[in-house]
Amino acid sequence: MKADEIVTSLAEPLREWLPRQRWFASKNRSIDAVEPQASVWLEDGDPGVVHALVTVRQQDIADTYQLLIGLASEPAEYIEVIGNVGELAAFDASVDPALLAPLLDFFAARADRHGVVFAPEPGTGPNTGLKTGLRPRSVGAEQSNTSLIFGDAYILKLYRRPLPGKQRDLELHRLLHAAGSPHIATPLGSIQARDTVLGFLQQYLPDATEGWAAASASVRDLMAEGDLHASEVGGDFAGEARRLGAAVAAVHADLARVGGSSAASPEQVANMVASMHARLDKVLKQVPEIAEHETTVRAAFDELNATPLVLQQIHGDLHLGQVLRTTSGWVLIDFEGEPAATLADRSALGSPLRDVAGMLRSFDYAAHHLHVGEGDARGEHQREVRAEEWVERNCAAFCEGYTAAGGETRDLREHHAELRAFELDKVVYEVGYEQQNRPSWLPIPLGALARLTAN
Ligand SMILES: Nc1ncnc2c1ncn2[C@@H]1O[C@H](COP(=O)(O)OP(=O)(O)O)[C@@H](O)[C@H]1O
Ligand SMILES: O=P(O)(O)O[C@H]1O[C@H](CO)[C@@H](O[C@H]2O[C@H](CO)[C@@H](O)[C@H](O)[C@H]2O)[C@H](O)[C@H]1O
Repeated sequence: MKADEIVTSLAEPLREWLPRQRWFASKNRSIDAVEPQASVWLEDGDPGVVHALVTVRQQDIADTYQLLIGLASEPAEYIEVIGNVGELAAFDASVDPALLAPLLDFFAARADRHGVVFAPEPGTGPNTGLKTGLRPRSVGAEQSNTSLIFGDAYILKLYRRPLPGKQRDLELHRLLHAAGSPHIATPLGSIQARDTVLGFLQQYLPDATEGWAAASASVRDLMAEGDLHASEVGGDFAGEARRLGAAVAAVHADLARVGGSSAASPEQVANMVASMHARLDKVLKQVPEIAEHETTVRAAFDELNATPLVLQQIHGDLHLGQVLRTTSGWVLIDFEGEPAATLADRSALGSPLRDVAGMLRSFDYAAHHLHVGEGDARGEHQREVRAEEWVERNCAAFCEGYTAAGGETRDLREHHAELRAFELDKVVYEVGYEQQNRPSWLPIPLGALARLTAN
């Protein structure tokens, strides 16, 4: 059977299955149609794998999604079947990673599977040490994309909503690699179909801990003993927060050096402020209860018009889940930008303060997520006081580390109003994000919105 016919026959069951996937973007709108764009057999047989790009139509929007469809007459019992195609059951191949083992070998062979091209980065390949035959496993956590780890050597990210044109994640990794940055995982290859990047192969850092996990452990430690301050408990995170600030400053400096930086024109600032207002307009419709803060938030956005901003390449969606602590230091991952942003917004240069604000917001999340679901989402008084102390201590340490490593041009003490505007913009984004993806976590950004607008 042709790959296209398989995907066409799955169009109906996919309408029901897609919105239940973590990586599916517009869960609030119903799906009108799923149409195959291009489908190829990656591996023929039973079991086999079909690679598909499909157009998902939802009222006025149409997005392209990447699917890897496993097909087997006898799928393992734990596998959720999307639908049946003749004798074969169809399912998401990433839940049976062994099926995707050949993907790594395709890189080594520089394979072209009916237009899906596996391209090692220059200097990587069979003669330069790309290992083959490694067993893949899926990254456990639910993510915006689907990642496979091969042995303890490589991680392959498959972009679920690929867009034509330059892929920021790949491009910025290349830029930082060329700059010799120690704060990224080495880029090793990409999967492309025509002008669209579908996947990104990178060095896997087996000894790494996610910043989110490390920060959460520190908060948990603090909560265990309500009488002690953050500076007095063993799991104090401030040293790490300071080093993280220094690493982010170094990445910003490298991005500015190799990618350039310039003072924002009044028009550029006006556009940035306009997109903050537009985001607020959108989220106000989604979560009308934030209307009580609207005037204060809009005034904070407008303050940006009066401040000089420097624009350059930035991370674009920085939070503790996007940084890994290895034995040698902090590494930044996932330079895709905000998953909800348009391609134009993602590729626009930004203020490094946006990244700083993202990280400050993440310290707030790390301190408060442990209370979510306890009735009063802010937790009982003592824990709340401790959580706030933790946030203050770690935000201050992060900013000190950033300022000390960044030199005069990156002294955060001089940018209070701008940071507040970027933090508020991020909070507004988070309100929309949580309402759509994790409604039980909505109290976290709502609490922050109340606090940030109170002073
Ligand atoms: N180079 C790496 N080494 C080790 N783990 C990694 C690496 N890159 C990503 N990870 C792990 O995989 C997870 C998903 O990666 P990420 O790039 O954030 O994907 P997504 O775009 O789906 O959010 C990360 O949270 C991290 O735990
Ligand atoms: O990692 P992604 O690119 O998918 O980023 C999106 O999802 C994040 C959640 O996983 C979200 O981050 C928010 O939750 C984090 C804790 O899970 C917290 O540390 C961040 O501060 C908070 O913004 C991110 O905003 C979103 O773009």
